[in-house]
Amino acid sequence: MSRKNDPQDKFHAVTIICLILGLGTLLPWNFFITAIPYFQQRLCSETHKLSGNHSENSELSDSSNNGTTKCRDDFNFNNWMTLLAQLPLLLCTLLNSFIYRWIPEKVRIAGSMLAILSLFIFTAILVKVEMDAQSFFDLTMATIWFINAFCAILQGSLFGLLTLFPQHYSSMFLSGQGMAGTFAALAMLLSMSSGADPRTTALGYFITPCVGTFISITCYFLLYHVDFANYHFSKSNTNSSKTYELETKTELLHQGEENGDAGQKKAVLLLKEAEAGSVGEEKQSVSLWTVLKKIWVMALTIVITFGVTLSVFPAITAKVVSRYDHEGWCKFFNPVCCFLIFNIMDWIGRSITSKILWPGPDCKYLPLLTASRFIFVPLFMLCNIPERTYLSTFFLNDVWFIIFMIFFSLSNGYFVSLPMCLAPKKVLPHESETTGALMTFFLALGLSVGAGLSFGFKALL
Ligand SMILES: O=c1[nH]cnc2c1ncn2[C@@H]1O[C@H](CO)[C@@H](O)[C@H]1O
Repeated sequence: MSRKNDPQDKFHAVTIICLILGLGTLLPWNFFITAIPYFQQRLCSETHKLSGNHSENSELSDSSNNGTTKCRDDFNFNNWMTLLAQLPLLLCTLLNSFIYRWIPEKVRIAGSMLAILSLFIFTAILVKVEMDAQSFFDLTMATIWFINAFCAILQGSLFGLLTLFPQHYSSMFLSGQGMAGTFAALAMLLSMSSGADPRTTALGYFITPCVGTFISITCYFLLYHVDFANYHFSKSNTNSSKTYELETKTELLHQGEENGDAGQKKAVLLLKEAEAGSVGEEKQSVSLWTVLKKIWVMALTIVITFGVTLSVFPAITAKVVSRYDHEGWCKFFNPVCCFLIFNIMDWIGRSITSKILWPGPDCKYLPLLTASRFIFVPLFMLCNIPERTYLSTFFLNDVWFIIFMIFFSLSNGYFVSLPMCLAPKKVLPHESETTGALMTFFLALGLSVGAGLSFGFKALL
């Protein structure tokens, strides 16, 4: 809650920094998934060279279709990439909840950003280095693992830091995360339309996130020179003081006023709880279990939303091709209709929550509502995927894929942002940091569950 004498966010500097930091955290994931055609083409052509041209066994062909090469996906690249990006995210999010006590936040945040920058530079260099397919696959997977591990530390630490600011700043951070994918898709389209050879195109593409990560690092350090940010950092250091207690109480009562009669009763209860908790204690202790009981609906919602999304995106959706033969359209079909549309609509979905928070924090049916998105799984599996064994194509026309993608991504953005915004409303102010950490863990859990499921759905194709 802001008071009259609080410093103001001049020129929206902190808002812009939060947006850029959000964007910075998701550059690794988005730049790797959007570059799937580059990786696949490289794995195919390297295998091609090694196994001798036209070997029947590997069914390879360098002829380009849809910007991807027609060759058997022996490496199961999309699935492994999704899993090896999301597993370290889950593990390191957990790790971060322990190490945050011992490693200062500045070291964790700046250190992970520098590590991410170095790994992006390594990936850019790798574009120009020739090697056999297996080594390229192994090196790429190791890069994906480490870059996402650092990304998890960065994300967890930033989410923790953001809980010190009013809620608007967390929404901005989430919006920034949503923008990272659009940034990657646009970088891909720009480098593809440059007309350069595929390797130079890929090099230009991978240099973009190096610049993006560098800008994020600069923004993070700038944050400590903004009065508004410093005011909120210092406020958190006096959390246990009387000032905080008074503020908490006024905030709770204000919350009651805003929410009407029922809200007022709840506020009084919360106030009592807060008073009971603070008697004789220097710092109010927070029980994970108590917080979990209050936010489990939101936690389940985010697990289901990401579980459904990652089970098909990008592992299955990146395999959908256009039914038309037009060379230009085929080349740009997947970058535009899969990645660009997904990311723009995902971002719009996330942004809607800054205006509408429906259904509210007390709705118990939110997980069921988001589970209905499961319908998209068979819909995408029945789109035009040439490489399949059991199913046949039902939705051949490109328009079907575009329509499914619009609704799939819009609902993803909305149902990701909604529980993240509602969860802090269900807890006491001193529990909000724990809530942020728990929700980040469930977010990563959902992503890993989805990545695991993607292997099953790919096998059913
Ligand atoms: O680390 C992460 N944190 C938050 N969201 C993520 C992360 N990785 C992927 N996504 C989300 O997964 C969807 C598909 O790309 C997008 O909504 C993206 O923001």
